Amino acid sequence: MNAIETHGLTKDYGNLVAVKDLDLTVKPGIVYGFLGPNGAGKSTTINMLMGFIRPTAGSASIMGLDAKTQHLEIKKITGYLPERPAFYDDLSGRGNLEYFGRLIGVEELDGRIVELLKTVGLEGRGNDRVGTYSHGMRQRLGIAVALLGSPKLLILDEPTTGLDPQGSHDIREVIKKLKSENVTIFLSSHILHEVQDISDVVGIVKKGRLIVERPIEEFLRSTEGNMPVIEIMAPRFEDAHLDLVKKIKGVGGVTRNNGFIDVTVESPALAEDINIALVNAGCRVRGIREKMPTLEDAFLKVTAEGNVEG
Ligand SMILES: Nc1ncnc2c1ncn2[C@@H]1O[C@H](COP(=O)(O)OP(=O)(O)OP(=O)(O)O)[C@@H](O)[C@H]1O
Repeated sequence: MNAIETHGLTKDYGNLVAVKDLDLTVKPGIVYGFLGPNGAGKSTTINMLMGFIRPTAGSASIMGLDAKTQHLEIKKITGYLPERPAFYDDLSGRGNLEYFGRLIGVEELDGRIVELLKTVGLEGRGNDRVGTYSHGMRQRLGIAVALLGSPKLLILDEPTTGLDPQGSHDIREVIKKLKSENVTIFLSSHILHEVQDISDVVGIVKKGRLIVERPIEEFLRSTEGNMPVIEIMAPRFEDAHLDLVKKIKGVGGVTRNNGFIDVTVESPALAEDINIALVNAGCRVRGIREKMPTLEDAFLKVTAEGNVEG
């Protein structure tokens, strides 16, 4: 059973089409990076998944539960961090967790709160009023609230926006840990290097439509256009070495690039053959690896005008 599935999901606001014919498939246990330019329809999609707003057309299911009719059951198994989490500012972090935990009937709540404050790095500040928290601390508390019910699915709407580097890093580590515990993470974010670091699959929406849904490495390679590129670091790389690499079967082209040698290849597995050939020819190879385009490059390429798939 898929963690999230939508079919023809659509939301209109009068003449404005916020989400159009969206078919999403989120397999269980993965981190799914949900991307798109401002106003593309990400929050609207999440609001429909959580049952906060009703679709104009189409359907959405979470762990097999229908988002229109079973949203109470969905809320029990889904942790949700909104873009701007709301708290009771006069209560402490712990007090807020107690309140939200009782609301959803969390068992052994005291122990769970201690554990969660530690998970999100707020253990020293749990007794302070939330009104005194920084933006980053509120985000951390928001994640703790989302995790209260030990969810199977976690939906995070821009969890690290406005966080300092340590804060973003900590949240990424929490996400990685949850993934290792088989929690599915659906992550909407504009911070593409983070998404690249933690996601297995990316879905990209533009003007309400899904234009890409692919495993991230496959997506990055596809936007390179043609062939994978191997990057070699070899300070004394001579023209004779260049000719040698060119002759290897499966090599497309060899170019010097800012002190590195870029080799286009049919398959990244050719890195080993290239390495052996160079070492046998007396060329000292300091490093050799597949050069991956960044998610930012790939994102900008596909979201540029006129690039709608399917
Ligand atoms: N309640 C509403 N009434 C009218 N239009 C709305 C409403 N909510 C969203 N929209 C419009 O729907 C479109 C999609 O908005 P949405 O907030 O889903 O985008 P987003 O991808 O989450 O954007 P961002 O990255 O800026 O958060 C936008 O054009 C927005 O103005």
